[in-house]
Amino acid sequence: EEQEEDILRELRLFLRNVTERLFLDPRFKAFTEPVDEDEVPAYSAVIKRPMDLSTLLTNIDEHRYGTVGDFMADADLIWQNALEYSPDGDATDRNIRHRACALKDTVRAIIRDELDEDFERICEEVKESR
Ligand SMILES: O=C(C1CCC1)N1C[C@@H]2C[C@H]3C[C@@H](O)[C@@H](O)[C@]2(C1)O3
Repeated sequence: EEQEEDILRELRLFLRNVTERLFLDPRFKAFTEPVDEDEVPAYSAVIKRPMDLSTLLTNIDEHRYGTVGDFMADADLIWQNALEYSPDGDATDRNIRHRACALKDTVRAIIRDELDEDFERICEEVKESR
């Protein structure tokens, strides 16, 4: 239905806007591309569901998110994976965890401030109807 496609188009525009703002934030530079397998060969043995900001954008463009909640599940993987893979007390790991926590809090603050809960409810109803 046309109205449903209008809702999904508005969802993609909102999710792209959020993701692009994260992409531009210097604190989150390490999260912009997938962790390089060649640089970190052990990574895929530890992290089963890698995620990064560029992959979020590709997923949006491929219509993979029907609700903001579906998007949030993938966005959460980015900081969850970082906390899991870099748990140590050394400066490098602590720095990554600070940025992972900043990413978590920033995404949640944007969603709380800018997502209309009625809009998300309509997205969920469109998703259930399919
Ligand atoms: O988790 C990540 C990225 C940072 C947030 C995503 N990496 C895993 C490696 C561990 C740590 C130090 C370097 O070995 C560097 O290659 C990585 C990249 O950071």
